[in-house]
Amino acid sequence: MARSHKIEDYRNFGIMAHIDAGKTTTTERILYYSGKSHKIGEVHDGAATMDYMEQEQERGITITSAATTTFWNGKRLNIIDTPGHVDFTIEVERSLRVLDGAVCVLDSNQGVEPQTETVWRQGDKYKVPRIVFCNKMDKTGASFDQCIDDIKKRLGARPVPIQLPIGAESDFKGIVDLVRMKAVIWEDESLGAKFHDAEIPADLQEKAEAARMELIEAAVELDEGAMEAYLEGNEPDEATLKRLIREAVRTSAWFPVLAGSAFKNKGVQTLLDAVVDYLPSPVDVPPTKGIDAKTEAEVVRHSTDDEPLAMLAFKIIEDPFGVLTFARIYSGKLEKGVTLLNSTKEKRERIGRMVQMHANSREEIDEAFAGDIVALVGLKESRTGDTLCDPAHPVILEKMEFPAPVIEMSVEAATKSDQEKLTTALMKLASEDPSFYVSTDSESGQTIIKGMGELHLDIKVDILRRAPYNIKVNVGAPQVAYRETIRKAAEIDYTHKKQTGGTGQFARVKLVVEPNEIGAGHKFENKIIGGVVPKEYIPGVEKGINSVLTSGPIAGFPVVDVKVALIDGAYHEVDSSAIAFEIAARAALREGIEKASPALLEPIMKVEVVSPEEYVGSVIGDLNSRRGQIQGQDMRGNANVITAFVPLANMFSYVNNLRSMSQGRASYTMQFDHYEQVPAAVAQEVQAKYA
Ligand SMILES: Nc1nc2c(ncn2[C@@H]2O[C@H](COP(=O)(O)OP(=O)(O)OP(=O)(O)O)[C@@H](O)[C@H]2O)c(=O)[nH]1
Repeated sequence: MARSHKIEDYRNFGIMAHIDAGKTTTTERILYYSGKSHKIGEVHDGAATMDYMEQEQERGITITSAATTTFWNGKRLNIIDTPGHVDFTIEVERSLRVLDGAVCVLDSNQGVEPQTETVWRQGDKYKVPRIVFCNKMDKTGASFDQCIDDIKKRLGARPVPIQLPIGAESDFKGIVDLVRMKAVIWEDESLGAKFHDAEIPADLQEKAEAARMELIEAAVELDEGAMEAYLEGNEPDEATLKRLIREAVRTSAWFPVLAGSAFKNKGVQTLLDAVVDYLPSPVDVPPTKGIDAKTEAEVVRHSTDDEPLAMLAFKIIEDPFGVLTFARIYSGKLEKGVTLLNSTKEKRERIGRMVQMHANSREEIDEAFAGDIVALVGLKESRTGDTLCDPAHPVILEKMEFPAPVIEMSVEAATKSDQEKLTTALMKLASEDPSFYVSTDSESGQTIIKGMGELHLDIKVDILRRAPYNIKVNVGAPQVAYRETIRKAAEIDYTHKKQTGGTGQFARVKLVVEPNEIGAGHKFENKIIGGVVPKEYIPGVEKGINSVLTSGPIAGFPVVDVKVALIDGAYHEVDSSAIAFEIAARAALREGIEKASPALLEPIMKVEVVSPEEYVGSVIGDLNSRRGQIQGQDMRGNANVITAFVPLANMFSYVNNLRSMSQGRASYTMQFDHYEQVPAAVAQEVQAKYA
């Protein structure tokens, strides 16, 4: 079977927006008008097709991304839904990695909102070609001009209207298409399915002409020939103008702006036309880079079926049909039944069934091609960010970066009977979300979950409490992962002796402890010469040492970067045992660490704050007050980027502080950088809290 659409006719795009700008409603309408969705599911009814998790419907925010395939004007559209919440920027980045372009939806009543700014900056980072859709033109207070102004001022980007709204608020009727210089009016009774061309209303004529002039001037700037012709009095024809707008989008030279009201069913078809006309196809964007999994040489993969298969898994969801792995094919063809290499994990994976998702149906497919987004059913080893490829041509596509988790807390099932269910559920959640981690505290045996923020963990706990899991869980307070180490060497000679009734216990060990290189972990060495401690007792010594290292003397955190050597000892023919040596080693090492000036270490985060100029002073002042060390300050677009090292302990609730400090306009990312010794005064506080 051949492909149904040429790769040039693909549009893999996302819809990005601030919460509530209307991303879900717009997606719904797109699916409706492009014929694959048969009923309009209103968000406020909780029936939207893309919002398939019960929880999302209740919260009204889209947490997970889904990919849906639909068709328009002979093109194949794959819509990748991107979430808008700040704690889920990882999901946004993940989606941005696999799409070729995006529609940025604004609420025309609100203009550029804080989260619009955040996702826009992420779009800049990944160089995503974008068009802007000013939605909610029907809302009281809607202002297209204000949106244009906001894009300039808040985003430092250059907006160029390619449409003007006709009317506003309850009077909003349609748009002026500045490319064709025609009005387009929607017929309310048809639920927006019917619309027709009309003459531009007289009161808009002048404004439309000025806007068209601006559009043409912005367009011809991109092409010398068109510019020369224009200067000689020849305006570009429609095809040329469209080509130039497309070029502007591809290079982010400027951003075309459209208007509409998804909710009132206006402007959606013209938005789809713009997606087709202006967003890039897979062959319009730079080829994908990767490394050869054998030679580690850099390779590029072009968007064609003729190169070996390479695809990237970008989303895993669990649904009633099983595990679905969403992947984008960058090059090559995929056939059902083949065995692929997961080059990231070095594991083979058989492709059993695969499906393509439509608005409210799924289509079983046997083949998929370069540019496609497919959902693979029942993969076992693959996780988000993994590359799946032709085993004969192993390649690892650019890896996605996941920031280190910043927060952790304990969870436990309220009832014993739920404990096992909890463990299984947590494993599942961790496999679906690479920024969510689960581990067990070796000391307390508690289950610890780690993630990107309090809301992130809250939502996981919420999922556990709901169907299908229905687990009653108790959670602890969020906390930082400290470590302990030593600063100098020490030697200890310790004898464990006990005589109670029959057999006694005897073991003597002499240990040397000293700091190991930073990051080298801990190391045990048996340096005994001759048989002063018989071999069979050594595992006991090692066990004793390991148990001390899991819980340090300062506040019970793991002890790292320590070398321990057993240099001497003694035993007794009758009274010695592995247990006696374990006890001796434990006591010896405890004493040794106390003598070796123990120190508390804390994780230091590299924090990057992106802030409008007016808040930079307060942002820096605040970072200083958090024991932060400012590393630098740069410009990105019209925003300031401040980098600093800040102890994680002082970064809790930072999201909220930053939001209120900047009226929600600054955003930040942070990732673990290194561990550093905690200042004495702070160490005392930590000790008081945990010991
Ligand atoms: N008046 C008006 N309301 C709209 C329009 N589009 C969406 N809404 C409403 O705005 C609210 C939010 O819309 P959604 O589509 O859920 O927005 P979203 O951006 O997907 O929201 P998140 O998923 O939370 O990020 C809903 O109550 C919609 O009915 C519009 O064009 N006009």
